[in-house]
Amino acid sequence: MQPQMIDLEGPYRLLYCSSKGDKDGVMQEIQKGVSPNLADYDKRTALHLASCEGCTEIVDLLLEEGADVNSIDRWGRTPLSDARSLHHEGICKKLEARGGTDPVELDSQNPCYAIDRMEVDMDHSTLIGQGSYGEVYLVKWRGTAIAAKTIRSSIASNHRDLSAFMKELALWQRLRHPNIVQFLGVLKSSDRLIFLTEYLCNGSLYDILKKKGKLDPSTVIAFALDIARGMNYLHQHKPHAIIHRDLTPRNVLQDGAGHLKVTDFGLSKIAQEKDAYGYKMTGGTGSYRYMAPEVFRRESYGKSVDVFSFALLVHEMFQGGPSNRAEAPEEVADRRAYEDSRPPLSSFVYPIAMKTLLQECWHKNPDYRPSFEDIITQLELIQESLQKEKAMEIWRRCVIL
Ligand SMILES: Nc1ncnc2c1ncn2[C@@H]1O[C@H](COP(=O)(O)OP(=O)(O)OP(=O)(O)O)[C@@H](O)[C@H]1O
Repeated sequence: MQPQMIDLEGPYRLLYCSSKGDKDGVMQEIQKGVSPNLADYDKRTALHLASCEGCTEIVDLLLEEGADVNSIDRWGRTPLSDARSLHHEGICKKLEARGGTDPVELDSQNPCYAIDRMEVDMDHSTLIGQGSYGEVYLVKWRGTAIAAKTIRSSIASNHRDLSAFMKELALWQRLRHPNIVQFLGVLKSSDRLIFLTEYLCNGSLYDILKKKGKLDPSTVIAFALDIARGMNYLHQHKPHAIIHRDLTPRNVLQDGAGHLKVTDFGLSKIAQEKDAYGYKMTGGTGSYRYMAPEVFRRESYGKSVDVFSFALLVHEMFQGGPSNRAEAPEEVADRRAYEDSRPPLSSFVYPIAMKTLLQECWHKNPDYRPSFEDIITQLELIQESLQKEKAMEIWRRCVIL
């Protein structure tokens, strides 16, 4: 089954006509009773689209019809942010006159910490990885090994992508937690966009599983606790929760002391907790193999999409890799979304309480999935009972000897 397409004959015609500057079409839809604040799955309203496309007449019409001048899309942008990025000065003035604000501009007034180019030895860098945004290098900054992430010029040269990216970095720079990779700053006066984070010398969870295969239960629980603590910090972020949206083994790194940290907030966005409808995003966002069913089906979603991905990560740690390896990731996501397919849980491998926890975490109803706070409590109990079992085993052996 394919994700649903938007029906241009339905109320979404308002959005289509607004983006095309079709005044008659917009009027017809509004007269039919379609709300001027109707939004698509990216929370983009007719006013966002008209402002973006420079359709002044449609902007006037929508404002007269009561469109919310400060509606926020899933990238945290208002219609004014769009009009500004595309230099539609006349529309900017109209939106400002109606009280329009631009959170992207406000954020850029609080820019990322800039690190002087001279302080970073990029000439003696070592390539350590390649992601969808660009290459990652090991470099020295003031004598300390750190990671330098370069951003592909196709992203860095696109005004809209760049400002969305800088917004993400500005958010990341405010985060501080032992299980979150520390953002250090952006490289000043660089011809490319490069940002710096702490360096984690043991690579990603993906690398660890590839090298070691399945992990023993006590290591899995310790790793799961690290990830859950980092994720709980993100989900409890104020004033808005941060949803990671792309929690995968590649986005979990291990430090020299053996602890795991969550990274790569390129896809995470601030969740509007008050929004009764939750967020909506395209099925193409995030990695299919770890994608929650509601995301694949392009439905509203919330923080629990990360809980679903977390369960699959924990399952992989027990198994030494993903289940359904031979199947294409998109097919796996499709079967999870439309046939409720889930990886098998053999009772020989999983402690009973762990099995129950995983089943809750990948529950088809997002409301039944536990919060990371609850997950931490459960994992601590499982860890305690595993430690007791181990101690009993040692004691038994001593008695026999
Ligand atoms: N801070 C870091 N310390 C050490 N290695 C890192 C660091 N950041 C990234 N890496 C390495 O570089 C690789 C690429 O990282 P990057 O975050 O760019 O992409 P990814 O997470 O693998 O994929 P995607 O961009 O699709 O999420 C990682 O898999 C990891 O091995």
